Order: sequence, then C-alpha cells, then structure tokens
Amino acid sequence: MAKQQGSGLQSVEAALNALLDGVEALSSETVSVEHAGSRVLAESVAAERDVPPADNSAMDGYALRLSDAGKTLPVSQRVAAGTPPVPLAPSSCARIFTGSEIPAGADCVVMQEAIEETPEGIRFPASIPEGNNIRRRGCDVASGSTLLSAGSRLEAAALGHLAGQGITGVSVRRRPRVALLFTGDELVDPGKPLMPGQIYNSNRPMLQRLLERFGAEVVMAGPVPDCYEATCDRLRQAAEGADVVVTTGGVSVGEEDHVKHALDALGTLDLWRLAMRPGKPLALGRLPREKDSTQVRFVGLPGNPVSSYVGAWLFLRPLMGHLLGCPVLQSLPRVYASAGFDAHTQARRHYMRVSLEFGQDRIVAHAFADQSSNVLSSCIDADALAIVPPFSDIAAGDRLECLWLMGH
Ligand SMILES: Nc1nc2c(c(=O)[nH]1)N[C@H]1C(S)=C(S)[C@@H](COP(=O)(O)OP(=O)(O)OC[C@H]3O[C@@H](n4cnc5c(N)ncnc54)[C@H](O)[C@@H]3O)O[C@H]1N2
Ligand code: MOO
Repeated sequence: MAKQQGSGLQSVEAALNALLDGVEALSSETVSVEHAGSRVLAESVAAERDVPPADNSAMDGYALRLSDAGKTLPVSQRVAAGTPPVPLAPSSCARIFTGSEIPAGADCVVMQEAIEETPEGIRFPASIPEGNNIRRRGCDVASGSTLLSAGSRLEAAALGHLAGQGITGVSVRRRPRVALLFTGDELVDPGKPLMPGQIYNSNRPMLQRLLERFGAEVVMAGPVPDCYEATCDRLRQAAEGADVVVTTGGVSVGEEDHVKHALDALGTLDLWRLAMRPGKPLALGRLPREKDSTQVRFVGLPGNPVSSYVGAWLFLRPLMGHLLGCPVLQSLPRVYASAGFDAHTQARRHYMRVSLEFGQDRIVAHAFADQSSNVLSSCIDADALAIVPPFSDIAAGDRLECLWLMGH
C-alpha cells in the first residue's frame, strides 16, 4: 500500500495516480454510425471527400460574373439544389438557391432581396463584393484532412460529420464493463416493500446512470450480504466478468465493513482513506481475473450516497476515460467562481456541492446548505464541486476553484 500522509489520509492526487497507473485503453470494435452515439473513436478518421463537394450558393438569388455588376441580365438557367448546373452563358445570370452548385463562369451570388426584376431581366447592384455569397468547395472539410481524432466522443456534431462523408461504420473502443456491488443488509431495491430498519438503495440507479454517462456498460449490479465470505465470493465472481469492480459501502472501520478485508485477501489494496470530504474511506485496488490471468481495477466507494456520487465523478470518470482512451473524460474542466457563502474546513479537502450562477461579469457559486455526506439533495442542482482546501476559512466573495460537472 502507498505511503500515508501524516494525517493517515492520502491525497486525492496520490489516489488518482495509483488508480490510473498502468491502465490501458480497451480493444476496439466496429459499430454502425447509427449506433455509435457517445462511443469513443479508436482510430482517427480521415476525410475522403470535400464538404461541400463543390462551390455553392449561401443564398437564394442569382449567380453572375462580377464583371457584369450593375447590368441587367437575362436568366439563362435555373439551378435547383441536387441538379448540376451548365456553364453560365455569356452576359446572363442563373437563378440559384441556397446549396445549389455555382455554374462554371459565375463568381458571385446576389441575394434575391438585392436585385430588381425588370422586363429586360434582372438588374444587379453596381458594387458586389468578390466571391459574394459563395461557399467554397471543401471549406468545411477538405479531403485528406483529419475529420475526427482518435479518442473523440461521438456526440451529435461528430455523428453529423461522419454522415457528411457517407461513412456508415466506425471503429470505437469497447465499453468498459463494470460490475456494481452494493453492501449493506439494510438495502432494498424499489419495487419491494420496506421493512423496519431498511432503506431503499439510492446508489444503484445513481451510479448506473453516471457510469453509462462516463461511457461504461454495467454488466452486473446486485447486493452483497454483510458477511466476509459472501463478500469474497461476490468480488471474485464480479472480477471474472468485468474490467472494473465497483462497490459501495462497507469500507469504513465497523465490524460489518468487509470490503477492504476481502480486497486485501483476494487482490491488492493500493490505497485506503483519503484526505477528502465526502469520501474519506474510499478504497482502491486490484482484483485478479483468473480467466485471463489479468487484474481488474477495484474502486470501493463509501456507502453514503453523496460520498459515492462525488467519488464517481472524481475516480470512476477518469478511470473510464483512460479505459476508453478519451481525453475529455480523463479530467473535469475547472471553472473559477466567487463564493456565495461562508465556510471553513478541517483536515480534509472539501468538495462542496455548488450550483453556479452565471452573471454578466462573474460566476457565483452557491453551496447547498447541508453538505453532509448522507444528504443527496445537495447533489440534485450541483453544477460543480467547489474545491475548498483543508483548514481554510472561506468568506463570501472569495475566489473558488470548481470542478464542473458538465450536464450532471
Ligand atoms: N468510527 C468511524 N465511523 C465512520 C468513519 C470513521 O472514520 N470512523 N467514517 C465515516 C465516513 S466519513 C463514511 S463516508 C462512512 C462510510 O462508511 P461505509 O463505506 O462503510 O458505508 P456503510 O457504513 O455501509 O454506509 C454508510 C451509510 O450509507 C448508507 N448506504 C450505504 N449504501 C447505500 C445505498 N446503496 N443506498 C443508500 N444508502 C446507502 C448506509 O445505510 C449508511 O447510512 O462511514 C462513517 N463512519
Ligand atoms: O467521508 Mo464521509 O464520505 O464524509 O461521510
């Protein structure tokens, strides 16, 4: 286990280094573009065609030669979108529409609001800028250029870009397979009656949703009884079918907290107990996977829902980012805001759940009043985690570094 700090707690940075050390991107698979939403490109895609494929008009209007500016010209052809034009006849203009190809010979387009229709033809203004309203071939994508880089996440615009090339299939990273286990004999899944002493399992849908957003596939999700042998069995089983095993609860110091001991016995406990709030008892390590003699990463999140939520953003997201070879998932964007509250911290760095108010000249971070790790209400409107260093006094107006939970 890595060396501990004086407080006996390890830094978040040390934990992230231990977790990500040696993590390599997973293998790739080919999927149809239709089903590639949110997947991560395994290889860069080169453009094979220019977009647009030819010079075309940005406006509904008339194409002409710049040398004919100020003249009245007959309309010699009508170029509808989807129909290739013929070369422009001398001393004439072409009726043209947005997206229609520019006829050879024409070098500008005048929008129809700027011309005058006369019995002799179309009268054009005397002054027309060069190349007016012409969108050049390849101005969006040039053939041979990199259309999308390896590691890009295929969201809406990227999918449009692939379609613009006529591409139907892409090579993407396999989704990290995650096994999610929940410890705690008090837990019941919604849909079942709640007996005295029981609570509903909030972590299950919450982590499932977060993991899917981070690009993972949850292949197994289920309870683990509060018993050492059962915990060992479930961890062993989980490691066989997954790339990452995540547990919640059972990592603290009570005698019903078996996860850490089971991990210690079965695999490697790399690091335990972090100088962060919430999430102090978080445990990180590796479990052996017998079927291919490899190791899978283990993340033991504390049971309190807020500790699990914050731990997922801080640790599971970058882990998925590394398994997917996707830089945007590897770290959270930082944003600086003025504190809209007073706070003081003890020995642990506090990741406070804040909502961001975007004003004209500054961003104000508002903290949810109750920052306890069992109060999931604090996460509902949290746009960011404000990082408050240990032993600090924060006064309203102070500058805060925040991790932006984009689209949380
Ligand atoms: N003596 C000490 N006690 C505790 C310490 C400590 O240092 N010394 N640390 C506290 C901190 S900080 C945390 S965080 C918790 C974490 O404990 P565990 O990870 O072992 O979690 P549990 O004890 O299993 O559960 C904690 C809490 O969360 C509820 N829970 C658990 N799973 C779920 C779920 N899936 N859905 C909803 N709620 C869940 C559980 O009922 C407990 O209330 O330990 C402190 N104790
Ligand atoms: O560290 Mo715990 O997650 O604050 O309650």
